[in-house]
Amino acid sequence: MEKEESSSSFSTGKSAQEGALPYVPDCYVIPSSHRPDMAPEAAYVPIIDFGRLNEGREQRSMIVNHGICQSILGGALSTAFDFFKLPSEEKMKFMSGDVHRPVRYSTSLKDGIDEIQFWRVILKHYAHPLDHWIDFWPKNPPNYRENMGKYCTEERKLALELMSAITESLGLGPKYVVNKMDEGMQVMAVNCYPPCPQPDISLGLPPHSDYTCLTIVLQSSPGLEILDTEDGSWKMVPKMQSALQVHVGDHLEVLSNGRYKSIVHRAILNRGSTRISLARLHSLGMDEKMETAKELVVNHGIWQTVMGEVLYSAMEFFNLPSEEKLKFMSSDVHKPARYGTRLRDGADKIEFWRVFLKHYASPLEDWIGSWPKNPPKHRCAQVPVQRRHTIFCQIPVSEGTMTFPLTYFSFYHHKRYQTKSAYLGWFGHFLKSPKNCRLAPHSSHFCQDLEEDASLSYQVPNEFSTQQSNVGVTSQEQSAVNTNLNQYRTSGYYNVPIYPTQGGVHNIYQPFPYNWQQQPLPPYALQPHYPSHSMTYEGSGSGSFQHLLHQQRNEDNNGCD
Ligand SMILES: O=C(O)CCC(=O)C(=O)O
Ligand SMILES: [Fe+2]
Repeated sequence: MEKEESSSSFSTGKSAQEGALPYVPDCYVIPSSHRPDMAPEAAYVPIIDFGRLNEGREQRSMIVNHGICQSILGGALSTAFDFFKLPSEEKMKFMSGDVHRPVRYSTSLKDGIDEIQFWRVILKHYAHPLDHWIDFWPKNPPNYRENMGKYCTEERKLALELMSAITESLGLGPKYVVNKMDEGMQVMAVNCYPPCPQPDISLGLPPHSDYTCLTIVLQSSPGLEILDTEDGSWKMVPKMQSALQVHVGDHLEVLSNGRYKSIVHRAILNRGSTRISLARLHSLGMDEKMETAKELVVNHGIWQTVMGEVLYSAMEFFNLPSEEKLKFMSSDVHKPARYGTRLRDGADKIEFWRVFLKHYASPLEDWIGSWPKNPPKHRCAQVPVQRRHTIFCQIPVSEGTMTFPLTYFSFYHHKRYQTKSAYLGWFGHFLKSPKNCRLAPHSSHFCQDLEEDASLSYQVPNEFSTQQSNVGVTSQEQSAVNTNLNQYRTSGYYNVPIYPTQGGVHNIYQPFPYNWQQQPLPPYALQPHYPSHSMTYEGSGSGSFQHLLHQQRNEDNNGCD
């Protein structure tokens, strides 16, 4: 069949979007449950009047009155259009799969190895300090450097002012991170989405959140969608004349201890015209580590000794002889106390380096009788913790260490899922692993929608955060991971943001490539899972999102046969 192209048939320079193919090849086709709605609802996007900057805590917003004149905005967009109109040879001069290259032209997210391709062409370049990088930028079109340079200069001022106002709104003062950001490295992503013959079955950019403090987007026409976390639907960001779109990225979420949430977004396509977006990614320097502001970590009110007891008793449990632990082994997720190693016993294709004990925990009186009696401390150590209804999350993992994480996920009156108050105590026991074994992407979605004081939902026991020397990754390491594992943050179709919220450091950096099952990745401590499947996480197979995807594809195929 002439349409059976694999993703490798479409390397940069020969991609379907560059060649304006009149149909969408199979390898661009998104599984049906993830296809865009061609008439999406408009997103509610708060507008920041930069003249009257207030302390809004919005995840995404538009800025007006930002002081960048229309001619600078228009100039940057038009020079970007002109760049993509250049003959292939000219653009291909910048083609590279090396993310360290100061200027890079490419099409797929991970050149040549994506299972699904996206209908986008991209020119990415470093943009700060401008005088350091501008000479690497394209000379053609002749006004590229000047026009893009002007935009970058003005837009950067705006980003810093905005960040200043944000940290001020958090009570951290205006200079809290801008000094570091001033030395940070900023990337400009010039995205081009050519007209697509079947925009209903393909995407320009898969769902992702940005690994930034802020991303500022200038779009030539609508096409940017954001995930509405209330109802799980995608909403279209309206295009407002001269407005810039601001996204909170993962780094700001971490800095603010979850008070600002990074936004999941994607780019959809249209049949009629090329769409350009300029996305400027602002963050810290390459060797900086983003940490949660200590001022924003609320004291969780549980004594360190109590916490110590809890962890210690958990550790003792895992040290018990096998027979003792195996009493709790079960693949029945409804069992009130369960010991296991796999996410879905018997069904996982990839094993993860973890054993766990999970048990229901609230109302305590109902469940405590089903918990292990051994070690004897286990039951009583937890009581004060459970009584506080406190959520905290301690996630380890570093090479050659043995660590004892403890996570309480709260389902307390979770609105979306109509659950009754229920707590789940989770003692993951991460064994010494032969390779560096980090937590795979996941989100602590259970922390949302609490009736409790929302500020509790991101509490982290300070006393453990010091143990996390190897948790959190500097931009330098991040960038190395990028290279080795092909731009993980935007690499996978199911590239979900994670909100680990633990002891001050950002621990999100693990790749989650679309075709991760085929890749020689380091072992994950936890298998990736997707927020919207949170309640079925241990049940009905949602632990493996990839599995769902394959299932979906099989269903799709069956439908066709
Ligand atoms: O094209 C868009 O509007 C979104 C671009 C984007 O999300 C990105 O470059 O990270
Ligand atoms: Fe983005």
